[in-house]
Order: sequence, then C-alpha cells, then structure tokens
Amino acid sequence: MTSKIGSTVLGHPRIGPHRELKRALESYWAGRSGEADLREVARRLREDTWRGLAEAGLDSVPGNTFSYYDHVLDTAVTFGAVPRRYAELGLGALDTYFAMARGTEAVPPLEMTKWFDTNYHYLVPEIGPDTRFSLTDRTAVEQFLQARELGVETRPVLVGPLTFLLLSKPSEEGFDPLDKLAELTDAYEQLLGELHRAGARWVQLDEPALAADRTPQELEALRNTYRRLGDLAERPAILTACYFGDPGDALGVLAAAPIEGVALDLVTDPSTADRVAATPGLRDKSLVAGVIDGRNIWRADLDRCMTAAATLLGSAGEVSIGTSCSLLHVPYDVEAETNLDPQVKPWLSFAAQKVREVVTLGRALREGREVVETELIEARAAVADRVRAERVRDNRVRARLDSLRPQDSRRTHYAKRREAQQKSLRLPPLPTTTIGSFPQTTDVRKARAALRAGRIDAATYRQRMRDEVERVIALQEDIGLDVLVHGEPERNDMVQYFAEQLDGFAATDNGWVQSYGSRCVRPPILFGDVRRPDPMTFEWAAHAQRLTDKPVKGMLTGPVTMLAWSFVRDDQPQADTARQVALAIRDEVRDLEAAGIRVVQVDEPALRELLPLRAEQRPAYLEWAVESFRLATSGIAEATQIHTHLCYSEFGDVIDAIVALDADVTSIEAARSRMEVLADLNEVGFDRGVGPGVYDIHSPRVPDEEEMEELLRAALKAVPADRLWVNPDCGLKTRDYPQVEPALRNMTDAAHRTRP
Ligand SMILES: CN1c2c(nc(N)[nH]c2=O)NC[C@@H]1CNc1ccc(C(=O)N[C@@H](CCC(=O)N[C@@H](CCC(=O)N[C@@H](CCC(=O)O)C(=O)O)C(=O)O)C(=O)O)cc1
Ligand SMILES: N[C@@H](CCS)C(=O)O
Ligand SMILES: [Zn+2]
Repeated sequence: MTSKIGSTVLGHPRIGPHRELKRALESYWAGRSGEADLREVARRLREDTWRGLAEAGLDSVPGNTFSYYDHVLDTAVTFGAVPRRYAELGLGALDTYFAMARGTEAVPPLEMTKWFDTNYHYLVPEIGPDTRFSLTDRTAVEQFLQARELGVETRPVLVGPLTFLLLSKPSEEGFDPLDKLAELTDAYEQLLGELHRAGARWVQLDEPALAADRTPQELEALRNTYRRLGDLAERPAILTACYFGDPGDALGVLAAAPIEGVALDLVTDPSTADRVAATPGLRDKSLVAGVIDGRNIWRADLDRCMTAAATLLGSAGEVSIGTSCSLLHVPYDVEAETNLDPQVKPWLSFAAQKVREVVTLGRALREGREVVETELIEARAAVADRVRAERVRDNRVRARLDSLRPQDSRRTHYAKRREAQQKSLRLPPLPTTTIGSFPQTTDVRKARAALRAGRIDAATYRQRMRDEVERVIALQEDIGLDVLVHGEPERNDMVQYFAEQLDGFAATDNGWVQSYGSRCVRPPILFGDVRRPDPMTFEWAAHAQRLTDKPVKGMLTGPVTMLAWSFVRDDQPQADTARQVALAIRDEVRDLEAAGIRVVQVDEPALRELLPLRAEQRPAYLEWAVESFRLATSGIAEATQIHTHLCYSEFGDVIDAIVALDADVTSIEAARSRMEVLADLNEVGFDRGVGPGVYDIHSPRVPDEEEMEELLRAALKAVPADRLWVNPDCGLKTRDYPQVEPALRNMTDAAHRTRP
C-alpha cells in the first residue's frame, strides 16, 4: 500500500543559509580550492537540509533538491543530454557540468533563461536527433541512500519528462525535442526502477510547464508518458507536482493517469481548489494541497489555509499540506534578520517559517485545530496586525494617484521629441553607449562591506564611490563613447538600491535567493504604500555630468522590474502597487532633468518575466505594465531623451508592449540571437531608436571588432543608421575590467567603421 505523504514542502533553497555554496563554488572556479573541498561543503549543506526538515516535523522530506548550479542542468546530465562540444573537452564529470553552465575559453555555455515567471534562471538543454537519452548519472539514487544513512527517508524530486523537453531547445532547426519523449521516458523508467530498489517509496516529478497553455498534442504526450511511468511494475509511488498556476486540462489527464499523487498550487490561482471536486479521478489519489505560498514571504493566514485544505477532504484519497512550489525562491530564515523593522518582521515567513507553517497545518488537519491552538493564535495576530497597520497606507500617495489624469502618462508626439533631442544632444549616427553598470570591483564591494560593518564612515564610502565614478567617466571618454554613464558603483543591486531609499519597502541583510549558479539577490519586501522621501540618484548622475561635456545617462529601475524582483504585498492589485512605484520614479526623472541630465534610462529587464503563463491573462498585465512605465517617464521636456533597456528573455510575446512603452530609445539583448528581435520590431512598425546588444556580456570572452561590425551591418539591414544605437547586451557589473575595456574599445571601433 502507498505510504501517506502528510506534510511536505516541494523543494528547498540550496545556496546555504550563509551562501556557503556560493563561496565554495567561486573558490573552486578561481582555483583557490579543490573538488574535494567543494564536495564536502555540498555534502554538509545537503545533510543539514535533510536533518533540519526532518527535525522540524515534516512527514515527507524532499530529496535531490541540492544542485551545484541548476536543477534543469542536473536533469540533462542525469539522462545523458551532454552536447558533444562539452563531452569532447575531456574534463572530469564535475568540470564538464561547469563547462555547460559557464563555458570555457574554448566553448560558450548553454543558453540561460528565466524559470517560468520567476527571477531564477535555468540552463536550456539542447536536444537533437543525436541526443541519446540514458541514465548516466545516479546522483538522485546516491543522495537518497546518503539521507537514509542519516535516518531520513526522502522523496527524490526530479524535473518531470514533459517539462524537461518543453524547456529544452532543439540543437538543430526543425527538430522538436518532444520527438524524444519516448526515449527519455525509458531513461526515467530506469531511474524510477533504481530508486525503487534503493527503497524510495515516493518520487516527485515536477511539471510546472502545465501551468502554461498546452496544445492537445502536448496533453496527449503527457497522458502517454504518465501512463507508461504509472504502468511500471517496480517503482516508487509518483507524485506529480503542478505549480506556478492552474494546470487546466492537464489536471484531468493526471487524474486519469495510473499515478498515486498530485501536488497542486492553490496560491497562484485559488480557483484551482474548486476544480478538485470536479475531477473525480483525484478521489483515489494523494493530493498535496499547496496552500503555503512557496514564492512569497508573507506569513500565512493559517485559518484560511486550513479551511481551504479541509474543503478538499473527500475529493481526494488523502489530503496533505504542502507549499505551492519549491522554497527555492525564498530566503532561508527570518530569524537571521537582525535589522528588519520590528513591526514588519512578524508578518514574514521565509523557508524555515514556511516549513513550520506546513507542519502546523498538517497536524491541525490530522489531529484537529485544538492541538495547534497557540500557533494559530500567533499567526492570526500577525496577520491582523498587518491588515490594521497604519504604515501600510499613505494617504498622500493615494490622493496623488486619485488625482492623476490620462495626460499624465502621455508625452508629446515622438516626431517633436526627436527633433528637440537631436538639437540638444547632437549625437553622431550609430551613437555608442553602455547599459549602466561598470564592473563591481572587489574594492567597490569591499568598501560597501566595510561601511556596513562600521569600519569606514559614510563620508569615506561616498568619496570612494565618487572616485570610482571619476575613473569610469575618464575611461569612457578615453574609449570615445558618446553617451556616458556613471557606472552604478554605489548600487548593491539595481532593485534593492532603490528599495532601500523608498518608504513602503524593507530590505534584508541576509535574505539571499539564488538567481543563477552562484549569483544571488536579496529581494526587498514591498509591504506598504510606496513614496520617495528624498531624491535617490541625482547626486551621482550630477557628479558624473560635471566631469564631462558628453551627455551622461541617468539610470533608474522601472516599476515592473521593481515589483518583479521584490516580494510584493498581496493585499492590493499589483497594478496599484506598480503605479505607486511609478510615481516615485517619475519624481526622480524630473529631478534628474532639473539637474541637467538630458538622457534618462528606465530599465525594464523584467517586462517579459512577469508576463502571465496563460495567454488570456496577458492583456491585463501588459496594460498596467506599460501604463506604469509611461507614468514614470512622462511629465518631462520634449528634449529629454528616455531610454529603456530589456534583457534576459525572448521578446516576441511583448513586442507590442515594447512599442507602447513610447521610449525614445530601447536597448535590447540581441548578440546571441543575432539581431532577430529587429525583424520582430519592424513587423509591428517600431520607429524609435534601438540598440540591439552587440556584445554578449554573459560570457568573459572579449568579442573582436569584426564580429561586432558584422552584427551592426546585419542590424543596418533592418534599422536605418539614424535610429541604430551601439551598446552591449546588458550591464557590465559581473565582468572584470580586463574583459570590459578591450571589448568596449572594439565595440566603439566597430561603430566608427560602420558609420555611414
Ligand atoms: C540583472 N539581473 C538581476 C536580477 N535580479 C536582481 N534583483 N538584480 C539583478 O541585477 N535578475 C536578473 C538578472 C540576474 N543577474 C544577476 C547578476 C548578478 C548578480 C550578482 O552579482 N549578485 C551578487 C550580489 C549583489 C549584491 O547584493 N551585492 C552586495 C553585497 C555583496 C556581498 O556579498 N558582499 C560580501 C562581502 C564582499 C567583499 O568583502 O568583497 C558579503 O556581504 O559577504 C553589494 O555589492 O553590496 C552575488 O554576489 O551573488 C545577481 C543577479
Ligand atoms: N542598468 C542595469 C541594467 C541591468 S538589466 C545595469 O547596467 O546593470
Ligand atoms: Zn540587462
């Protein structure tokens, strides 16, 4: 008989409570430590996680949640999908894995892209006719056995076969990775067999791709795959996890499949719960009710969660309590925060607190609410305090929003702006610029760490950053760039930096969340009405502008990106929150203009990221996303040139929205896709300045001027010279000067050679 799941979480952070894995990885990559050291750090992190989750009282502990870099890459390696160019390097297993993740001198890495609508990035597997799927890496089995030796029985978690192939890209044109589903399913069968023989009672197959629109053929593929896996004679019980949204018609397919369990996200779309009762096939299955939000940080209303879970009793064979998705997207522990606002802190729940919430609800469901009365009372009080808190509402902000008129988010006609800007800026054709950040050197980061630790005072820190701005301006002048930037040395992060200065946001000291590989972010917490008490950036931009006669571009982060990369309040529509952020940015744009800054860039790299997974929800999102950008960038002189910057995604789905932003110049990631985005923009009649990136900043490689010239000539076929800008794909903060300086010199030379 199938064992019960009880209470569980679908996955867990893995970077380490103090980013131990980040440090171990970076030390290994820099050659400062060996493979054994790295493996030892990883082993300890895994063991601490298993023990911690078991001791917290979870009935079912997820396993195989650790990754040295990315779980999609792990899945590719598990099933032998290692493209030949990496296998041929002749490296050991771990270094081949890192070559796929980061590239080497000889080969670029796999492409990296966003994991659904989150700020986590996965590596895109390449699948082609030559891919031979087979079980080539047994880490999942080994880790199951290691956990068992510690006395913890885990439920190994794997990316499901359908999601894996849907997230992959064909290694050659015209090939559909789904054609390999049957062969991949053979390999999953083998792994399930080995896990069974090792003693695993449950396995979790993650199928978040089911939260997006799926074709009938894809649903048929789902049906066939899960029928095959389910019909395996010797295997663990299968829990298929659907998260990031409602699984739609896929729910019926899974309910009819011969598997034992389904985990549902009941947070993203609470109406998913209503469909459970209407899906009779679930009555003999284990249902993990994902009532605790796995990707936001608000303390749960446990009474409401209990009621939601209890209404499902009877609609499924067994109802368990779970998180809506993996906890990968939240920080480890609120208790690690010593400087958080004392009123806000009890409103929050990070991974450790969410595990406790799940355990509490699991007990309440099993043994009755009385046994967890104290926990319920505490949660009730915290939730009520947040609802009542006066500081969450700022009537000045609300009054200002109420008084806005439609013309407040409109600029004058582009043709007039263009003329005024040409007169003011006098730029050559194919003007050169960068996206904003210059390398965040060790000295810059050390200065910030010293300021935080009180080893230097604010005035010393400020002077060091001003000196850095001077260096960056001098370098750009020397290289001959046309529109300069101050380099953003004073920013810890392009979202957190602003959040730290805005009312309504709280920042964490240790709330790290993995963004990709060893890179992390600390998403700020947007808890209340947003207001800008003081100017935020103009001191830096004005300082930079005083150092040069060339125009300096002011650099701000747009409202959509501020929301996308923060933990956002869930007590009002996102559109309202975005408008509040937009007003704060609008004030900053005006201050920059008043300080003599003639070009302002408002970055919206997350515009595509927040696009709903289901097409029917997209127009409403795009409307508020565009409107908030326009609110932030209107109300200024015609001569002030607004730039925006987009990166980290494919733009096909948001191309109309890019036009609707009404920016004067748009810089956009394009180097790796060889300018394809320009044709898409032409198709919708885009007639503004555009800077398709000619330098892929994701790789340490220095592009030579010939290849950038070739890209520019390709761009000129789609865009006339008087609209084409020359810039890298994105900011340079993750690169080092020895790469950046020659690359920018080559880029500038390429622009000069290409100019008519
Ligand atoms: C553009 N991207 C961003 C996303 N999300 C964001 N919120 N911000 C982004 O920029 N999403 C999409 C992409 C993802 N890309 C990246 C790229 C780079 C990073 C990254 O480099 N992260 C850094 C941490 C950045 C930061 O917060 N720095 C702080 C703290 C630095 C620090 O760790 N200091 C040490 C001491 C340092 C020393 O002594 O040398 C410490 O505190 O222990 C700062 O500069 O002050 C990373 O290292 O992971 C993320 C996403
Ligand atoms: N201005 C930012 C944009 C990154 S998406 C930077 O240059 O880093
Ligand atoms: Zn970017």
